[in-house]
Amino acid sequence: MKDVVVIKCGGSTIAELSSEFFLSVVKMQESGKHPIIVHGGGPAINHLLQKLDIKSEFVDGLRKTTEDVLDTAEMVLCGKVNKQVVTSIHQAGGQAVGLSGCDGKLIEVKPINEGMLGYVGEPTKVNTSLLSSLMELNMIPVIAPIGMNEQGVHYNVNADSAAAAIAKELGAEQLVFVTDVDGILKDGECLDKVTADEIEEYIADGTIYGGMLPKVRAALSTLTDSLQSVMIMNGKSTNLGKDGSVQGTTIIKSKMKLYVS
Ligand SMILES: Nc1ncnc2c1ncn2[C@@H]1O[C@H](COP(=O)(O)OP(=O)(O)O)[C@@H](O)[C@H]1O
Ligand SMILES: CC(=O)N[C@@H](CCC(=O)OP(=O)(O)O)C(=O)O
Repeated sequence: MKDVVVIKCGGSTIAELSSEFFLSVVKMQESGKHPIIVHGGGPAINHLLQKLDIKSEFVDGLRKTTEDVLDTAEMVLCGKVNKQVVTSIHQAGGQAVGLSGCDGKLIEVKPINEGMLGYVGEPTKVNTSLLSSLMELNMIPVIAPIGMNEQGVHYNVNADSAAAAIAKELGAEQLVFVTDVDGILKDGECLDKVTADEIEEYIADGTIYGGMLPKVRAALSTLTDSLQSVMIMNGKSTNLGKDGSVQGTTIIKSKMKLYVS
């Protein structure tokens, strides 16, 4: 779908996002685009897990999810964080509807590796007609990354992979990851453009690790002819919506392809 812009707001930066950021999302919609927000909430989940004395650990940027961890993640993501983002859009003058991947079977999932990760799912199907209907009503969908399988079992989904699946299935024009760093950093410098091959190299040599891993993997999985680049940018310095001149790292398939097309 043309004009769809999927904006993934990372839990690392969500509490810091300014009213100008949400205003820029509303302005983007007023200019004829269709923004969709997918949010994370890793630090807020960590905070509640700690309070409840529930242990959790990450494997390659994904949280091992037991039943207790899933309950906690679902409460934080679908309850607190989702409604905070919805409220911020309303305060900026827009209309938002908060959903989890379970509502309207928005994100169907399958387990990634139940033995190793527990209740962690990867998206297999997105209810794009639900999103299209909301966008036709001028609503901004705000999506929490909890998905469901065909049997109705809930799974914790990394928000980067949820955003990528939504962007891909909708044929979005743009996918932006808003996070707590300026982009992909190498030796302290923010890289302007990075190709798929370079990403593999940076994963192998340890330049890219932890929370950046699901982001780059999700970005690479969405690159198609209609979505030729994915942006990673800092939530603190965002100028989203201002003539498209955002700063950060642009992920592309290969340099050749960009010059040819
Ligand atoms: N090469 C890299 N460049 C920038 N950040 C990186 C890199 N490799 C790993 N990271 C880590 O990834 C983090 C962003 O991922 P994450 O904490 O999951 O954020 P979010 O909640 O926004 O998804 C950064 O704060 C940084 O610690
Ligand atoms: C499976 C998995 O890792 N799920 C994530 C979901 C939230 C998320 O992705 O939040 P960020 O944007 O802050 O990373 C988690 O439990 O932390």
